[in-house]
Amino acid sequence: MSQAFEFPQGFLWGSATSAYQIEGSPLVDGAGPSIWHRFVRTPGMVHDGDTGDVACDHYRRYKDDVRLMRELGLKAYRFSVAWARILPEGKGRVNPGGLDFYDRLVDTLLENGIEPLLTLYHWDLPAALDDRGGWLNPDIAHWFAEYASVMYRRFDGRVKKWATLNEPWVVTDGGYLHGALAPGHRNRFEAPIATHHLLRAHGAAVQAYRAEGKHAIGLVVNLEPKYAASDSAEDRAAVRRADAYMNRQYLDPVFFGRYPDELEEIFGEAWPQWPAEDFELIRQPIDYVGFNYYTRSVTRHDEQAWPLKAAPVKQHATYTETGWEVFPQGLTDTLVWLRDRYGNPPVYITENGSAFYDPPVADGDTLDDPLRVDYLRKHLRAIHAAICMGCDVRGYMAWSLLDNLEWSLGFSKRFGIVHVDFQTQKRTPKRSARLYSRIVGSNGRAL
Ligand SMILES: OC[C@@H]1[C@@H](O)[C@H](O)[C@@H](O)c2nc(CNc3ccccc3)cn21
Repeated sequence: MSQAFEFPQGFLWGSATSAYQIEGSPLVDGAGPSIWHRFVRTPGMVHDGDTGDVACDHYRRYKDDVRLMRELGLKAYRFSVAWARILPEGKGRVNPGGLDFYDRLVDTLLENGIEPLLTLYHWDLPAALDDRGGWLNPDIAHWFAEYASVMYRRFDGRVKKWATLNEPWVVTDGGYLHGALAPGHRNRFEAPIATHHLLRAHGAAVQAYRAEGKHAIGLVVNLEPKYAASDSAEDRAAVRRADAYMNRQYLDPVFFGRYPDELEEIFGEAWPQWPAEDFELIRQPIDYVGFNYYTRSVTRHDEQAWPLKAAPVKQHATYTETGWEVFPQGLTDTLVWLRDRYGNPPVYITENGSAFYDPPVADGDTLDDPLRVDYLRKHLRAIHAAICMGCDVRGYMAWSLLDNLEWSLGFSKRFGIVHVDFQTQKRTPKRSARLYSRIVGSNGRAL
């Protein structure tokens, strides 16, 4: 093993999942339905009519899955809580059965020496709140803070790293602008409203944490660096719009208390003006940035591309099954960008991974996934390069521990370092899991 890629002492190595994608049992023990429980039943919205009714059956198999993490030597586990298990109507009545499940999960993680990183919201809004307007209703900031406070009181201390939202950009772009994700709206006037209410809810939950919690809380964002397809003024302007829309739309309000100017240019009449006090709520200081990295975009001007007037340009490169270019340099570049734009905040890579076709499980105990092995190795080396450039990266959560429900793509795309046979629920570590285990055990020296 070489010292070349040794990570800082205490670097936190783990894996990540989300509730709706792995748990199954969506309505047991008093849980209420989420918008995804509804969305998967909308004909044509999810590949093959796949649902999260069973998924990885993690709700029942969580002890085995924690044992698997321990056998791989993982130090941390990022998971999300299904809001509707805790508050079946989204607000008001607390469901003891929901709290008890996450008690069992957190305690089992701690008993196995694995640190829990808890995400309060990973897209599965209680359906009862969607019936009241969901992220379009300004009251959702209070509803979210109420839910967060229930969780802080029960888990803070055992949970020392909290995240409010997973990827508000995807919630808005997928759920309210393009309609590919729950709740499936397609409305350019709704998107900026959902964005603003997500940010207010984030701020309200951080404010509640400062009153009740004693550890760390952050926001998880997906960041995708944009590179101009040419040096033309048009393409460079398209990059500025795309970068503002995906990368600065959420972090600028949190760090600077204002939206990027390009957003009004993009949304025009659909861009509201918001009161100054909202930004005081949104810009509550956070303890870290959760950064989900998958790919980059080479971007050109495209007059027809609504609403950004920007479009990606395909590269001569390796692409994953989800159509994302494999570009590890983009991870280094974005970490340096975070360092320089936002004052080098502590960063956890809260998701990074790849979906490639996995050959059928071979006999024996390991499935070969050479493309995912290559992706993992190159992206960890990219993080190491950023750390050597002074970026304050504190940990890495591989997406994902298990093959799981890839939202509208159903079970057709496999991101797991552990293969799941969805007929038998058998787990089989892939070669990427074996490599990751060696990397974790050597703090990077096995890279
Ligand atoms: O697609 C893989 C994962 C997904 O399973 C996670 O639940 C979610 O947090 C997640 N976010 C991204 C990156 N962002 C993104 C960009 C465009 C469309 C959908 C997601 C990838 N992933």
